[in-house]
Amino acid sequence: MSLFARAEPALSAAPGTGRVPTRERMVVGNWKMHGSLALCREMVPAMASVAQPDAALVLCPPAPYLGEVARLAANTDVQCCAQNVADAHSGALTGEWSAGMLADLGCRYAIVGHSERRRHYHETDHLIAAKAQACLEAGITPIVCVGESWVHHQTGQTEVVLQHQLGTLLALPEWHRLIIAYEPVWAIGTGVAARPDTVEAAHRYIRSRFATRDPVVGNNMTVLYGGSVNADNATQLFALPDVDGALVGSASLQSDALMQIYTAALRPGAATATSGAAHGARGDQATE
Ligand SMILES: O=C(CO)COP(=O)(O)O
Repeated sequence: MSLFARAEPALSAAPGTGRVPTRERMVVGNWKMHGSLALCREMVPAMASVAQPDAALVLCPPAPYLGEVARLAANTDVQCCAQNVADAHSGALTGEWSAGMLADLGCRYAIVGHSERRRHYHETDHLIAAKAQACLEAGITPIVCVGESWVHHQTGQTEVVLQHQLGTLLALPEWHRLIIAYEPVWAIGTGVAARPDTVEAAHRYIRSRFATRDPVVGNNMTVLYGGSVNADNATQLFALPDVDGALVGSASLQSDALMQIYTAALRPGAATATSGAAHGARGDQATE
């Protein structure tokens, strides 16, 4: 391939292994484009002091800080995750980085298809699937974000949107190795999470889509919720039977809040899920 040619997307390679995934408790802190070297140096040791092998504690700093977070997290139970990744393994793609480079750093995960990338960088379902495939080929587990807009939510089209977003992913050779994060766009950054019954229904639907390919995978895959998760609502969300953990945005920038959310994930049966119209300012969202 010419040095200046675009590298081939990785969508077509690698047959599946047929392995059953292990359902994992996880709290993933997505810093988005926030933070600093100082925050990396404060956050990683703080999180390492509470992280345990039975629930993954994953930090997603901006790309320039991945090396520092990976270095600080080495030999701890804190894991490192990228917020984005290229759909190719190498090539003349200025400004991109590959899943293999993340693996080189010791990162275990990459977020793929966040709604902010779908919206601001026009990422399509096909590109997102190619990025996920590139991750899988490099030994990185993609955390693929799906979720509907407020309009789709209000008009009862959540499942239609999810079916569409999941369709390309289910065509991947190693579809069974994906982690899915359900992030309703309308709950992100609002300070008010989706109501527990809304979250549970979406997670159950996601599992059902995977179960059409293999019921065991549908049951054993890891499905995270994201959208205004905080120390006050985490226990309620984590008590839902089909929620395995959270993809946390703004609360992940404060070590105290992230520690409390992580601690809630360690006690999955501690709280009883409640739902109903009493919760949420819009009647669609969880109590803060
Ligand atoms: O987008 C999110 C995580 O990826 C959620 O962000 P907030 O927790 O700030 O709503």
